[in-house]
Amino acid sequence: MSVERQPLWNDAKECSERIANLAVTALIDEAGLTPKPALVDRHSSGAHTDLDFGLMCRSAQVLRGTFAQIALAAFRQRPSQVLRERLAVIGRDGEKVMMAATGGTNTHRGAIWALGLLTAGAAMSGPGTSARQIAALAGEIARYPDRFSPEKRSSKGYRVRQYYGVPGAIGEARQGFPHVVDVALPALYAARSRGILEPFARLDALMAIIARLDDTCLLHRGGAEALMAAKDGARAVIVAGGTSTRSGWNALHRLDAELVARNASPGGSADLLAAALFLDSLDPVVQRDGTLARVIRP
Ligand SMILES: CC(C)(COP(=O)(O)OP(=O)(O)OC[C@H]1O[C@@H](n2cnc3c(N)ncnc32)[C@H](O)[C@@H]1O)[C@@H](O)C(=O)NCCC(=O)NCCS
Ligand SMILES: Nc1ncnc2c1ncn2[C@@H]1O[C@H](COP(=O)(O)OP(=O)(O)OP(=O)(O)O)[C@@H](O)[C@H]1O
Repeated sequence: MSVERQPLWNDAKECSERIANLAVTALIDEAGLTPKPALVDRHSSGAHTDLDFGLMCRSAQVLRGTFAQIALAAFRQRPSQVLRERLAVIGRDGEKVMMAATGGTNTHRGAIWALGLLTAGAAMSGPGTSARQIAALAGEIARYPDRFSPEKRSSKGYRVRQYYGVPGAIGEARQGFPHVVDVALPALYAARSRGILEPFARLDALMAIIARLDDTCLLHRGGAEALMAAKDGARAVIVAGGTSTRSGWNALHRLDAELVARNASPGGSADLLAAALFLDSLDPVVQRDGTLARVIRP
């Protein structure tokens, strides 16, 4: 791990390339994190018959251009209605690119949304901007109305939001990604500060998200019972001491079995873990002399 004091990028092109690489890396790191409950990982497709790790990686790679375009459009801009609409066009094109690359399977719709907005927030920011500030900028963009959105009433997320009255992916973004900045990142940092190895720290961050998020993927596939089973199961892992302990590890496997049996999967939580990993890879640290620098993790 090295610390650098210079800005991470000097111009729009460098910014867009660097941010897009970090976004793709975050997606691949999330998909590769193993074992995750009912989600696609290196060893299993979880509750997803139409997905596997190779497909998730190919999907992440083809989205590099989407994230680069978003970063380029947002570079040193301020949130505005015009920017919101430009990003919506790029984001929707990204969904088409994803669908073309996967033969019509939804690998990353929620992730394009969350990471797309955070990519934009990062490209707007100067060096030393915190994860929370970047997420707040992303939230500000998301709060502008998407005036040219095609009719979304048919989306699973829309139906679930209406039926259960939960904020879903759109609400999470508009609130400035609270499950990323107030839940996932603190859990990740707390685990690291206890000396927990990185994969377990990331799994602990995922457990923290699942324990609290009203994930519309879980609600859509398994209803309120599946959401409650996921939250209870993730809490059991945390109470047992986290995924790095033997009893936490066993509780994680019980959660996986429980969700797979219900054919339900916490896809939104996985998206928010990827979002946290992305922000973590950009996160500034306060130096002993009080200046801000950025940590680049290998
Ligand atoms: C906002 C999106 C995800 C649509 O959301 P909608 O709730 O209608 O549902 P849909 O079922 O299509 O997808 C929701 C996905 O979000 C994720 N998710 C589920 N619950 C949550 C949650 N609580 N928080 C965050 N993400 C969640 C899951 O991966 C899920 O699959 C998106 O498709 C969209 O409208 N994009 C428009 C393009 C755009 O404006 N892009 C901006 C820049 S990228
Ligand atoms: N590792 C992962 N495994 C599975 N899903 C993930 C993973 N990472 C992120 N996701 C998110 O989960 C969503 C896919 O979930 P799901 O398959 O339930 O959605 P769907 O295709 O809308 O629904 P269904 O499969 O029930 O028709 C994607 O939008 C994606 O962003």
